[in-house]
Amino acid sequence: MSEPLLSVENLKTQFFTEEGTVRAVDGISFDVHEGEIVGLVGESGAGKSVATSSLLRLVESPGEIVDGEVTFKGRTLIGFEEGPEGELRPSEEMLSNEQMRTEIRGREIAIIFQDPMESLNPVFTVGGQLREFIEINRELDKKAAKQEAIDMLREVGIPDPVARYDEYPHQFSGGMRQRVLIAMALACQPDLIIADEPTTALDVTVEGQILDLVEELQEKYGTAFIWVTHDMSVIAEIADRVNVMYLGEIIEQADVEEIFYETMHPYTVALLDSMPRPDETVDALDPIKGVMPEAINPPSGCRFHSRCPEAREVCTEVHPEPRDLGESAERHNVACVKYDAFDVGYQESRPLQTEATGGFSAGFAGRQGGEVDE
Ligand SMILES: Nc1ncnc2c1ncn2[C@@H]1O[C@H](COP(=O)(O)OP(=O)(O)OP(=O)(O)O)[C@@H](O)[C@H]1O
Ligand code: NI
Repeated sequence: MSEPLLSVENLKTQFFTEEGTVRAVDGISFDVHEGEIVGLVGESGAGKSVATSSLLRLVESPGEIVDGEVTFKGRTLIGFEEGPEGELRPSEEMLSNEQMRTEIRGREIAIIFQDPMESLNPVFTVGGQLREFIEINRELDKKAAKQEAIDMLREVGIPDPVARYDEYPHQFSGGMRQRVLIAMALACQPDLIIADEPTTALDVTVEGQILDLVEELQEKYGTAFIWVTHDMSVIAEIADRVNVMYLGEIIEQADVEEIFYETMHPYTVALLDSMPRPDETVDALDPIKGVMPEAINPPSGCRFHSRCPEAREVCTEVHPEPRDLGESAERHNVACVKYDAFDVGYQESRPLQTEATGGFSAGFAGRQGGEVDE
């Protein structure tokens, strides 16, 4: 395969709080190839937003990117090297803050957030904001930028864009505002758009329309996307490759068909079981047992062990690094010691009583009624 557009290696971001160090993103690695839609999925608190804002170096104090390498089109967005005392310090190749602001963000990599009102100024017209953004970033004169803004509004499916150009953000519905943000993201023809749960607040029909639009635009412009969501059905609809995150780590990574048809990690299985499917009634839904532990003191061994229906004692001891266990040519990385390749004695290890097996809190009806298979 060709060189990836974006490559992320061992990225770590931590928050230094009074309660302790929050290991929000704890050594994640993944690639994004040109024109590909890469999903980042996981429950609330998994570290998805911190991961995406780290890519653009938008982490705010007390957060800090502490390790890792991120390259984009051959340029180093994040890089570390060893200093004289063996400490890690930003590498010389790393782009300056100024370069990130003027050359990367918005122009090469655009970001779309969940709440359009955070990105749109309520006191200016939608068209005016889009026009100004285009004027600044594409060095077009006012008239050409206005025409381009109207074309972009039409492109993202806003009816009667000439009239709506002069309206204010509050005059747009949630779905229409999200379309405006997509227009803004596309305005500089970036190679990559990062979308952090942009459709979560919308109702399902509108969400579906936005996802259709994104697919259309992706085909037309060849823009790559990183799509953040907690919703596996969104992943099914638009992603080409998928990264499943749990407590700061990517625990499974594969092509979208593999994730759904050759699911390997018990957490991914649980995520899929908790997702409504057209061929099942709502009664068949099986929410993931327990809550995700804190990222301050993550559980030893596999971080999912406390909620895993298949956990054994060895899972509390060995912390698995993801390995390619797939049958196909494409990588299928999994971090779970139940697979023989890890060879840490899972089969001989004693099954654990966990929240998922009903072994924790009294009166908690676990899916398997307290029984562990075998
Ligand atoms: N400013 C902060 N200070 C301390 N901890 C933080 C801060 N921002 C995020 N975190 C912690 O980092 C971890 C990851 O948070 P993040 O927002 O990335 O999760 P997420 O996967 O995006 O969740 P959601 O689906 O709810 O958006 C969480 O444990 C969160 O509490
Ligand atoms: Ni988030």
